[in-house]
Amino acid sequence: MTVEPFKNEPILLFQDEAERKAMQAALAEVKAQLGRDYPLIIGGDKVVTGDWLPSHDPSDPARLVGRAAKAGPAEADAALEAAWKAFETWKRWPQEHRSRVLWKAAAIMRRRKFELAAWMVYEVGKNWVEAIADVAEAIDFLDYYGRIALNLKGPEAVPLHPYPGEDNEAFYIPLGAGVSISPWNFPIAIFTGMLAGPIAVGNTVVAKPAEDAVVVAYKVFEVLEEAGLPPGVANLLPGIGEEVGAHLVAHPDTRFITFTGSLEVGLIITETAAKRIPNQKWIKRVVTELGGKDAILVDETADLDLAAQHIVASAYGFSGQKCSAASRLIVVDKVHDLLMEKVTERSEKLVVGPAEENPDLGPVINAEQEAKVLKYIEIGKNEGQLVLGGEKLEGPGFFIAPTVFTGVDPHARIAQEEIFGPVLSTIRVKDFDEGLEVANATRYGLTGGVFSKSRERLERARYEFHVGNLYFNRKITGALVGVQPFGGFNLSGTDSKAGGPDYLHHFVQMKSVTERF
Ligand SMILES: NC(=O)c1ccc[n+]([C@@H]2O[C@H](COP(=O)([O-])OP(=O)(O)OC[C@H]3O[C@@H](n4cnc5c(N)ncnc54)[C@H](O)[C@@H]3O)[C@@H](O)[C@H]2O)c1
Ligand SMILES: N[C@@H](CCC=O)C(=O)O
Repeated sequence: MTVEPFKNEPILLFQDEAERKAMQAALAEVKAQLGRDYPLIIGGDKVVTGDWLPSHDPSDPARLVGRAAKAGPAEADAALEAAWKAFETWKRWPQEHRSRVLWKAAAIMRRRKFELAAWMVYEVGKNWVEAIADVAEAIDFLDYYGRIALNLKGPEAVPLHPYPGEDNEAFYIPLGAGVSISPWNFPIAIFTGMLAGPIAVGNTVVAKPAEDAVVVAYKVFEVLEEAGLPPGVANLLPGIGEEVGAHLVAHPDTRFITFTGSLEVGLIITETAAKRIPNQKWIKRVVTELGGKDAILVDETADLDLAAQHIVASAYGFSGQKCSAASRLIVVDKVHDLLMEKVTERSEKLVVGPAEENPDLGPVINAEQEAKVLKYIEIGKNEGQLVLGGEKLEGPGFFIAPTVFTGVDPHARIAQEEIFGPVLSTIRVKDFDEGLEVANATRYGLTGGVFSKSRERLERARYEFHVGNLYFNRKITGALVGVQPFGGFNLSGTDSKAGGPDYLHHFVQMKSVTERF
């Protein structure tokens, strides 16, 4: 088998007329399909329950994107049973055959790239660039995990020291049937990656998508089905997190859980999964990728124009609804005022509006999130100076103006709690040393950035800025599969490093076999 080296799917910026036309056509095609119903998928069967989860467009909440059948405990039990049944055969597939299914799925996604992006524009309010980048990342996960799974194949993947008189070998085997619980903010990329990883190495999965992204999840399953993934290897189970999600986590038949979402839910899952239930034969493997309170530190040597451009991209891309988003800006006193002028000047030019019009910022995801962000803005008014935004904008959608606070204390709530919206809290520090201390003074540790021309400071930050993904002199969002393995320290999760060379190790166990001759 000839396997070409992995290459990232190109990111489109829609500067080209042909790309813009393709996206407009895809939006029109998808718009004509809004409002349909989608079943659960259990063991390859399409199942409806009589109960529905509606999904609305956050740019225009009156618009129904679609309804997904809502799963309950009975469907969760059936899905786990189907996953274990499929495991018996899927685990025996040669690795090359499993990888080919992933590559085929990548090829299908590539062909459906604009259409899949258009679904995200309507379902979660991504602008075109963010939406197409999300599909590109999903394609990368499929292509990349299919390739690195080959490195875990057979005893040759585990070099051992020879021992006289004995034949020793060790090899990786899959864990079994597990559960993948995903967030809405990267509804194709993260959803696909969390399925593709475990499946690549022979496990089977029950996927519980986020309530706000159920239609897009179904679209991913269409791709997997067309790619020839056998029934039951992946099962689709939309439902309420606290109900069906919690049921799956606590289930004795769940072998592993891969979760991406908030810190609060991640901790509940970790705790629940740690309790052994009667008849449970294993210690559940739990992988969590959680929130962040990510900081960019700018010192007096930095290129301030470059810094301002990347701060704005990091803080407001997808309206700040990324775990990697810059939500704290830490600036050395000497350049604070000048930098803030540049940041606010750029931020106030950003266009906020319906995602289908490809604005700089679309809406936040739902009414609850809008209320949460506005609540934090009110808190911020007592914790710092509001220098830009701070309000809900006109329109039916959940639109919030890019917001900047200055003069924020490092321990203030808006400097410590994840807001997940277009809100930037600026902290003034006397020098780089204090800045580094402030940067690390959070319970999270996901992404971080430094803008500086000092080699000595960058090298210090390389080891002392305690985050899983650190960036120098560029934005702190947009990690690329195979290039920047992604995952955080501290309460940002188990540092699983999605899109990294070790990721698949979370979903295998090693068996050692010795024969004495
Ligand atoms: N570290 C990362 O890689 C990463 C990536 C994306 C998002 N995130 C984080 O995700 C959060 C935003 O996503 P969200 O709002 O969908 O998060 P969330 O925690 O509210 O929900 C995530 C998923 O968990 C489910 N869920 C909720 N309660 C549950 C329970 N008790 N048991 C089992 N499942 C349950 C939800 O239905 C959803 O599918 C932010 O905190 C963001 O930082 C982290
Ligand atoms: N991996 C994405 C963030 C995912 C979390 O929301 C990035 O690097 O920006």
